[in-house]
Amino acid sequence: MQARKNIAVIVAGGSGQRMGADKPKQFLHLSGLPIIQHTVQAFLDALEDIEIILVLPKAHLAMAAAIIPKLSKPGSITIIEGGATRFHSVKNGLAQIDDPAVVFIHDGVRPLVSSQLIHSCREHALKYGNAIPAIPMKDSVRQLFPEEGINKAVNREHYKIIQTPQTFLSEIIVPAFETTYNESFTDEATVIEQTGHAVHLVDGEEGNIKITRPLDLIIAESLLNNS
Ligand SMILES: Nc1ccn([C@@H]2O[C@H](COP(=O)(O)OP(=O)(O)OP(=O)(O)O)[C@@H](O)[C@H]2O)c(=O)n1
Ligand SMILES: C[C@](O)(CO)[C@H](O)COP(=O)(O)O
Repeated sequence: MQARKNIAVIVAGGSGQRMGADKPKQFLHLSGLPIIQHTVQAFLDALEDIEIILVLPKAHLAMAAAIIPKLSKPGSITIIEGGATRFHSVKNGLAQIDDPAVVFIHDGVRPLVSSQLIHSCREHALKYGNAIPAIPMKDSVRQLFPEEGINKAVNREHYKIIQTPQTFLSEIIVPAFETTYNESFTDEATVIEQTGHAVHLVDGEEGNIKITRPLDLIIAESLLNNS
C-alpha cells in the first residue's frame, strides 16, 4: 500500500483589509521575521517529512523568493497562486494533491501553532477522517434579532471558537472541494459538513491566534517573546 504523505496547505492569499497595513498582513514582521515565515517553519519543525503547498496572492508571489531560502527545508515547498476567497485559495492548493495524504489546511496568519497541536490533529484525522481544533468561549454571548430590535443571551457552553490547522484524509477533503462555492464556507469544516461528514472537534490552543487586526500583532509578539 502507498504510504500516506503529510501535506500542509498554508493559505496566505488574502489582502488583509482588516489589518489596514501597506501590504498583506502575512508579510508583516513578528519578532523580526515575516509572519508567513514563522507559520511555514512551524510545520517544517513539527513533521520531518512534511510537504508544504504555500498559497500566496498573485501580486505578491515574488515575496516568496525572499522567504523560502531562509526556511530550514526550502526544497519541500511549492508556491501556488491564491484565489478570490479563502475557499478558492484552498481549492487551488488542494488541486496539487494526487497521493494519499494527511492534509493540514492552515491560515498563514496563525504563526503560533504548536507542534503538539499539529501532531494531535494528525492523530485524530487518521482515526476519524478529520480533526478541527476548537477552544471554549470565555466571554458572555448574545444573539441578535435585528428585525425585532432585541438580543438574547445564549449558553456559551453550546458554542466553540474554531481554529486551524483543519486536518483531513485527502480522500475526504479533495473531493469535498469539487462543490460550488457558497458564502457560508468560512472554513473547511463547513465544506465537508455539506458533503455529509460529521465534524470531529479536537482541543485547540488559546495561543494559536489568527492575526486579523493590529492588536493581534501586539498579542502575538508578546506571546512569542514569552514562550
Ligand atoms: N482570497 C483569500 C483570502 C484569505 N486567504 C487566507 O486565509 C487566511 C485567513 O483569512 P483572513 O484572516 O480573513 O485574511 P485576509 O482575507 O487577508 O484578511 P481580511 O479579511 O481582513 O481582508 C489568511 O491567511 C489569508 O491570507 C487566502 O488564502 N485567500
Ligand atoms: C478558518 C478560520 O480561521 C477558522 O476560525 C476562519 O473561519 C477564517 O475566517 P476569515 O474571516 O477568513 O478570517
